[in-house]
Amino acid sequence: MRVWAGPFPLIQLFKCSVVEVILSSNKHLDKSRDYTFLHPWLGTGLLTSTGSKWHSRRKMLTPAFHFKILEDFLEVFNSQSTKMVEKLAKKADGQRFDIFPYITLCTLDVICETAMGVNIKAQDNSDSDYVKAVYRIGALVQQRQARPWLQSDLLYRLIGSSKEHDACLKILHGFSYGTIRSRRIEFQKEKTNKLAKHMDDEIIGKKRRLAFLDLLLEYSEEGRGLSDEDIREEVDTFMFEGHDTTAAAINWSLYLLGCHPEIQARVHEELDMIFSSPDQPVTMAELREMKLTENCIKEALRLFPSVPFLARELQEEAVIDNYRIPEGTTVMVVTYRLHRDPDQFPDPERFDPDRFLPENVSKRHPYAYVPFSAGPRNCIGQKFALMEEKILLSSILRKYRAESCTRREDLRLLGELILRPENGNTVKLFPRV
Ligand code: HEM
Repeated sequence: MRVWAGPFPLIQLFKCSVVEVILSSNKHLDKSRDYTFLHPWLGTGLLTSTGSKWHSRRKMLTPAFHFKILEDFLEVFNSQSTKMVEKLAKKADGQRFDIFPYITLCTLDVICETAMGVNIKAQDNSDSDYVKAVYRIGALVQQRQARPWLQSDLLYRLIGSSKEHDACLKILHGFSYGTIRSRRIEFQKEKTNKLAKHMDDEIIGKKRRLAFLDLLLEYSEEGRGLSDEDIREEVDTFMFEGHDTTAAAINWSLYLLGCHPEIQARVHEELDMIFSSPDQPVTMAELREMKLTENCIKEALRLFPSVPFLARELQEEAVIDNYRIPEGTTVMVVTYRLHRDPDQFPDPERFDPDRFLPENVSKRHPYAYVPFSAGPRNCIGQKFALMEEKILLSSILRKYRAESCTRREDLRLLGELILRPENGNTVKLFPRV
């Protein structure tokens, strides 16, 4: 479908064969101009960078998402989800409430601890300046993207919310730089004490876990040319990409399970088989066993992909479906529509986790389902995200049964940077005993 975004040509793709042309390409890697409004916050970190900078950063950061490193994060996922479930205990009385913020604050705690090594305790202190700034900046960026008259810097300064935007940035960057500086000092001290090589040494009687930030500091000390600003860009990018996306996915999974008690009962059965008690911490072994739970999350990401569309700007002409698309065109992949192609997903609106049984997956086009994008610029955090989602969702369902209060036909979607339900995720929780 061809449309214009103001003076800029734009095409929307939602058939898997044409989506493949763009996503699998090594040429069409540059993001569209919509992403420039993220630059003041994220600079040109992995999500927003292009060309050789993106290539070298992607190569450098890929090992940071190795499964061995992710395994160390299990402790964070477990401890933060335990806290969330404790908070939910007060709400599990069968009365309606919005569970969205509980899940979001938990994922914010998780990403802060794993990306920066700092426990900001957002679940206890949702009013902190940092937590408020993270939320506000997302809304401000979205506002600017959606209003063409605010896109010029001059007009944004004159009639937009640039003062508030700058105030948020001051808090966010101040926090990231402060954390980088103090971790660098710690890092230097350890190095002097010849501890740097043994990053999992005991520190104050506790096993030292590496945050993404520590790995970046290590690279920087190895002389790989990473300044504090470079590190800040990447850490802020993880903060942005890594918490709202997972929070939305867990909420949508819970929402759909709350609409389908028969499928939720099957998930409860699976969890009861795997865990001997509702408080047992999750290890890699249990994660591997949660097959139905994982398929429910995948099916929720099909129907309600956290990132509902993504966009590239063509740096050279492309041939898509026999049409010649000129350089400079914005090509938007509309994941939300792609995932509803009835040729690939018969009866597409139906919530059916069995679509992700291996025998069904193998029948589909490889680009029919791309909630994490695909090809060279796919989501670097997808394994992290699935682990976190399985742990957080299962920790809720091991203790509670959920009923969704909004019917599918009454649902109103907000397709901003992240796809979320306009009126939150109102549920009733019941203890399972
Ligand atoms: C359910 C959770 C998640 C979903 C649905 C998701 C989805 C996506 C999508 C669709 C993209 C491509 C964006 C584009 O091309 O504009 C992307 C990129 C990215 N994601 Fe995720 N993401 C999730 C979680 C995470 C997490 C937890 C992290 C980090 C800890 C992360 C880090 C990134 C980064 C750094 C990129 C840019 C990669 C590059 O351009 O090389 N994401 N994600």
